[in-house]
Amino acid sequence: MSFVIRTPCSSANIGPGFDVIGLALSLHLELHVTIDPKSSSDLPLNCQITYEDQSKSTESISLDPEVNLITRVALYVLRCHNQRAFPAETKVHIINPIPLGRGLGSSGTAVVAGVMLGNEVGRLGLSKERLLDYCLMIERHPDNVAASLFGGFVGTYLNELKPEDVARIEIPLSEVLPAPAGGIDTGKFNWAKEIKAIAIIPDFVVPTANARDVLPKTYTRADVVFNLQRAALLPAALGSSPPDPDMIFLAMQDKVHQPYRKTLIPGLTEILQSMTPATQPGLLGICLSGAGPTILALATDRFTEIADRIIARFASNNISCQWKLLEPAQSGATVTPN
Ligand SMILES: Nc1ncnc2c1ncn2[C@@H]1O[C@H](COP(=O)(O)OP(=O)(O)O)[C@@H](O)[C@H]1O
Ligand SMILES: N[C@@H](CCOP(=O)(O)O)C(=O)O
Repeated sequence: MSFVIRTPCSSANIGPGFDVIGLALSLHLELHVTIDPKSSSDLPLNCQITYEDQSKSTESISLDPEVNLITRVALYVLRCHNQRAFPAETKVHIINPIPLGRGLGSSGTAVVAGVMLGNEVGRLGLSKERLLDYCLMIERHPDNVAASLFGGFVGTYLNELKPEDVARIEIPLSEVLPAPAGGIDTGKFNWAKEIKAIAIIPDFVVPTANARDVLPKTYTRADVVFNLQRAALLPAALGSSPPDPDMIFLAMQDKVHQPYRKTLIPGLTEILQSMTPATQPGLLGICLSGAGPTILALATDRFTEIADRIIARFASNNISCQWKLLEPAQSGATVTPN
């Protein structure tokens, strides 16, 4: 048996939609999986991992199936269904073009690929809605994993769990969560075909955990209302064709996470304020991608010009960047026979 799992990366929040709104983007993690029980060797947990880095990341990824995030998640799903290891002679070749720790959802994408892998090799037949529950047991915020799993531009929610249920991560999910833990709203939001996403990716890592630690525990009513007003506008603004640049720019403003993350990302405030649709033709809006440090600029044209302006701002802080022109990935995670 041989198959490929393909999972798009994500940009979460898109400004005001902190932990709620996610967008799947056209940069895909691939797992090329073969299971050949006829060949025999002594693999740990029956699994051999190989890793091909296409992301220019410097961090090394563990090839131990108990440690590697993707196979660890797959094992978690399998063990929740009384399967202790992979089927004999499972080989997983990982091809990863998603930069690690940059705010393009590399870990959420790996978690989604891991639950898909567990579901396939264990022949579990779980629905994507149920797979999202497994993702949430690990990732704990739904915006990036829901985008990678379902694809497109999504609004997500998390049901309130009792603290004792949240703590029972080793217990089979069917016991912890008889009902789904979260989901996406009634469907995907529309995305206007003219809008492309420019990802400007600085050459340094901000672990998502660190970027969450700098956020306050409480907010003023004014800041919450500010974000709610814009988050309510955002789906309509980004779904309307032709796009209205002023409406999109306004709808992408945030007071809940970006102002606090400037301590981790030199020049962030200046970059977010450095241009508007009035001063940069083609630009629609600009935000931090996920927990950063990547900047996501939405635009209809003049992509190179927009990227160059943001790269120059980072350069003034001695930070170099790569950039990519991406599009929404509508399909989400897929499995195809190889
Ligand atoms: N393809 C992958 N295989 C294994 N581990 C991965 C993979 N992608 C990401 N990770 C793990 O996730 C970490 C990055 O997660 P995180 O800090 O949440 O940043 P990001 O914004 O990229 O999701 C990496 O340092 C690595 O440990
Ligand atoms: N809503 C989360 C999203 C984190 O996404 P990632 O792509 O950086 O892992 C947050 O903003 O913390």
